[in-house]
Amino acid sequence: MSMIGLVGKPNVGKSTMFTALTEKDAEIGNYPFTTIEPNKGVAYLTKECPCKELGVKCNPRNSKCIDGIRYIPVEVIDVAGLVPKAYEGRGMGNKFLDDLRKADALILVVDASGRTDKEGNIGEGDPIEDVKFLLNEIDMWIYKILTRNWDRLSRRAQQEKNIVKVLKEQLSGLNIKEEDIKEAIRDFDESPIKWKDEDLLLLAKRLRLISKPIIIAANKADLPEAKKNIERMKKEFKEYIIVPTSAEIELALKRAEKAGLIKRIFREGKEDFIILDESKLTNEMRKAFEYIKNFLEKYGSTGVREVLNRAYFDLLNMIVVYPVEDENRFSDKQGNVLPDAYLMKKGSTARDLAYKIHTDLGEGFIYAIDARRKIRVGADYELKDNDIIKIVSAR
Ligand SMILES: Nc1nc2c(ncn2[C@@H]2O[C@H](COP(=O)(O)OP(=O)(O)OP(=O)(O)O)[C@@H](O)[C@H]2O)c(=O)[nH]1
Repeated sequence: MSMIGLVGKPNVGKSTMFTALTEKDAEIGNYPFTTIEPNKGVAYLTKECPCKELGVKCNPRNSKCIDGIRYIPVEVIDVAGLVPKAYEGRGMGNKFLDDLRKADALILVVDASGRTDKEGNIGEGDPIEDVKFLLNEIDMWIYKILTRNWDRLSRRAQQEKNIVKVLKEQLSGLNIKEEDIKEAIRDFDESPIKWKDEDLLLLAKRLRLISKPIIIAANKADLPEAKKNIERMKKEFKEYIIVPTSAEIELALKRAEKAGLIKRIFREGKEDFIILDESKLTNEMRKAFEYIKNFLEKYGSTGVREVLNRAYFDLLNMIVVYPVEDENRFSDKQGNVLPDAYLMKKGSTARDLAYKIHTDLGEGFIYAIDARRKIRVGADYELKDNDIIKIVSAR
């Protein structure tokens, strides 16, 4: 399963965000994937399920469908202990680094209200500085991996005349492709022994951009100071996706729904809720719901579902594809309609899908059928978002 990491300095609402993302919805109920470690959990991407458009009733197996919305599980890891100089092993540094390594992408959580200082204490802070600090911390972590035994390594690369191979080995935990390493060192001196420290720092930064895509959650967006800070952040970090979030409101809504107090409504990217029984509310609750309504009117949603969805669909460029075995009934052999939702990288082909389902299917690939249009497509057919595909294989 794909994994996304939450990073942020203390007190920005990271734990609240983690709980809001991973606590089970009232309707999701028990799911085979439960918490593996205390800082890991399962969250759900949400996307319109093709069952609605096709007018069929689906029987999902690897995901869930509620009211025509597909809930696709992904793993979330709370990367704890990001304090200044974590890369040097300060705080929970090493555990942090190990968790970081596993994540395909990161949600960088900052306190957009600016009410927490550099070390995470209540006080005055600036979310712009926090983003810079967090990015630098990750760069330094990569720099540290990159430069381990650098003298020996650069000499070896020089002798073997193959710096790309040497770098790929050195960075193996980060899963960086050779062509990406080549691109990152395109304007560097041919002799790695001549690379200066600032070159290595620049390389670390470029490798971070390639291997750890980052989306920013501007959390505590419900606090009054957040608005102007979010505008400043959007100006400062134009190349990043910034999503205003209120983890606290998301968690409150989730729990209120679980308790049967409200019903949440999601429509065209906007969310709202209705109170099911006014008589059950205390005055305090009434006030809290008013605060929440106000926030939703301003921002459209709590941003928590959105930040996760955008991390996968916009940042990691994933699409969702539904493999089936019966192209007329859109089902597997047992008759389950639209049983599985697969996350695939945009640009993946029908053959890639076959391999993802099973190596045998990939190796014996003959052709595929686009089940919506009922036409044959070849191995190189580029999958589209929401495609329903039957693979025909010799094995
Ligand atoms: N107003 C507001 N407060 C929030 C929000 N999210 C979290 N908080 C509050 O911020 C404080 C810190 O939240 P945590 O989730 O514990 O923060 P953390 O980043 O996990 O902190 P550590 O556990 O120390 O790493 C708590 O009092 C939360 O209730 C939010 O979206 N809005």
